[in-house]
Amino acid sequence: MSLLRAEGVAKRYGATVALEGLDLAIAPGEFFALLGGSGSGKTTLLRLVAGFETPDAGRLLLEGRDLVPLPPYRRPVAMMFQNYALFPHLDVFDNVAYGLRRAGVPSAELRRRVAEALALVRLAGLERRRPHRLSGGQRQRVALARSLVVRPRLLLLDEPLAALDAGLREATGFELRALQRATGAAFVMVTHDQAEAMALADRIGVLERGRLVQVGPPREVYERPATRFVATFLGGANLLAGTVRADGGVDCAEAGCVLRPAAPLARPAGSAVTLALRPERVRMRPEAADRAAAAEGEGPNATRGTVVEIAYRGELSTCLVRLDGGTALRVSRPSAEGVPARGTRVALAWPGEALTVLAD
Ligand SMILES: Nc1ncnc2c1ncn2[C@@H]1O[C@H](COP(=O)(O)OP(=O)(O)OP(=O)(O)O)[C@@H](O)[C@H]1O
Repeated sequence: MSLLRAEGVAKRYGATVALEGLDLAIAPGEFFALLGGSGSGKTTLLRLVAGFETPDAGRLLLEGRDLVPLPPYRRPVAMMFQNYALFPHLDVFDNVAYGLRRAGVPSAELRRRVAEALALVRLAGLERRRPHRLSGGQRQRVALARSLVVRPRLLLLDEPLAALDAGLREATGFELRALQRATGAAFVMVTHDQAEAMALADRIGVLERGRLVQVGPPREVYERPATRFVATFLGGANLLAGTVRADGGVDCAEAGCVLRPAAPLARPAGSAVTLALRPERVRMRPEAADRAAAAEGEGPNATRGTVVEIAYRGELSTCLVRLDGGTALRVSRPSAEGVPARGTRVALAWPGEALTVLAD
C-alpha cells in the first residue's frame, strides 16, 4: 500500500492555479524528488501535505487515512523549510526538543531522543550552541534533527541543499540518503536542480504549471522524456521537429537528414512531430579525419556541421555545432577525450535509440 496518496488535488490562490488535478502515490521508505521550475507548485504541494494549506478539491490520504481534517501537528509528517526556520533564541538542544515538548514527551525520554537525533546528524557536543554560531551545514543538520526527532513516517524537504555551497552539497546529499535509509521514513524533496533530483531520488516527478507531467525513476525520465518541457529541463536535450514519412522515419530539414528512431513511428505520414536527442548521445568526428567520418555524415541519423562554441564543464564539454541547414545542435563528450577546436568541420551521427518521440 502506498504511504501517501494524492487524488485530484487542486489549489488556487485567487486567479493563480498553483496545482491542478494532481494524482501521486508515494511508497513507504521512498526518496521522491519533486522537480519543477519557479512557480510550478512544488512548495504548494508540500504545504498541503504538511497541513499549512487546505486543498480546494481532491483527497490526501496517509496510509489510507484522510489527512485534510487533521491539523499539522496531528499528522505523522514533518517538514524541513528552505530557510530551516530555526528558533534563533533557542540553542541546538532546545530547537531539536521543540516538537517533543509540544507533544508532552516526558523529560527522560525527551533527552534520550534528542541525543539520538543529534548523533544521527553528527552534531553531538553542540547542544548549547545558538543557531547564529553554527555554519550553514550545521544549521541544516539541526533542522534535519528537529524534523526526524518526532519520527515522522514522511519527511517533506523544501530545497534542503539550496543554501549550501557547491562543495558541501554533494556530501550532504549522500548524508540525506543515508539518513533516509537509517530512519526508514519516506522523503519527499522539492528541488529545481535536476542533477540533485537525479542523484538522490528513487523516483522523480516533474511539475509544470501545477501539473505532474512525468513520474518515474531518474534514468527513465532522463532517457525517455515525455514532453518538450521534461526533455529540455532535464539535461537540455536537442529538440528536432519534422514530418513523419510513410516508412516510419521522420524528414527533418533542420537536422538535414532523415531521423530514424529505433522503432518506426506509428503515426500518419505527413503529421508533424518533435523528437528529443540527448547531447551526449551524438558521436562527433572531424570531417576529414578518416574515411569512416566521410561515411558518418551521410544517411539517416547523420549530418554535418561546424563547431561554433565550446563550453567546458569539467567532466564534460559541450560543443554547439551549427548544422549546414542552419540549426545549432548541442553535442557533449568527455573532456578527457578532447574536443575539436572552434571552426572545425565535423561529421555527426547517433543511434536510433537515442531519439525519443515527444507527446507535444
Ligand atoms: N500564498 C499565496 N498567495 C498567492 N499566490 C501564491 C501563494 N503561494 C503560492 N502562490 C502562487 O502559486 C504558484 C505556485 O507556487 P509555489 O510556491 O508552489 O511554486 P514553487 O514551484 O514552489 O516555486 P519556487 O521554486 O519559486 O519556490 C505560483 O504562481 C505562486 O505565485
